[in-house]
Amino acid sequence: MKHLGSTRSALREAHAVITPETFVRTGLAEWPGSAVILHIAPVMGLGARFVQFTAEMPAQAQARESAHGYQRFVFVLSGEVDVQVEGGEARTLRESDHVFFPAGAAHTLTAREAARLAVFEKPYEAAPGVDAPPVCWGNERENPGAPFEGDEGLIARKLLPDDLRFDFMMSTMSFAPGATLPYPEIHYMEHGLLMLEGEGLYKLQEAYYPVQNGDVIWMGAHCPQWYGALGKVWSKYLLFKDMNRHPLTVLPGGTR
Ligand SMILES: NC(=O)N[C@H](N)C(=O)O
Repeated sequence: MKHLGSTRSALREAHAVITPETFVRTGLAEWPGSAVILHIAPVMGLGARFVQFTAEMPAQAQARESAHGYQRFVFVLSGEVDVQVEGGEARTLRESDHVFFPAGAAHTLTAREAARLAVFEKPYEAAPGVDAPPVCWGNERENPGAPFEGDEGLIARKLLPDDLRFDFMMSTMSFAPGATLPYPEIHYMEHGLLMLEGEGLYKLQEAYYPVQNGDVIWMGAHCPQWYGALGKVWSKYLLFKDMNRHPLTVLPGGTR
């Protein structure tokens, strides 16, 4: 029997849950030959101020920086990618490696073999007296992280330096079976989330959603949010959060 259009995906005024059965592949000029699944973007009309997509690169495909010079964070989900920063470092990235390119940093990404990348882009918001951030490299699995608010069953790993040069943070949150966020959070920062491992229950505004590996969530400013891990194994998600800039510079509709 057909699925009769049923899906776990849901779009509400302050959040969106986007699950793999609804993913549609498209192209982007900066990613010739790759399939792009654009999960979160201002065109959703819900107030998102960044872009989150999955890039599926066949072997040898090449991508370049965004035409508008947006900051870009890349996390390797699978495969191998050669990264060349123009006039800077070259490295090969594998699963769980990540790289941050500051606004305007010209670079190429070349797939050594078929690769899947989680990509986040945002216009940089400069702040008076604050230096621009540098290119940053890392590996999530080598990052020891720290218990979140003292809970040994909830490990937060910051994937970028935690300082004012950055106008967003990327992190992973790992939950032992049964672990939960300590309280329902409400904050002015928004989130883009990709479930990397396991399963759990996300509460967003008044609704509860079962979520699992591969699901994407957008949480708008002030969206009430809480998560509990349900499966028998640890669950983990990758999380974007805008940071360190005055909220009055964030205008409705995504302009600053
Ligand atoms: N939904 C979340 O996991 N939020 C994080 N705890 C955070 O904003 O820090």
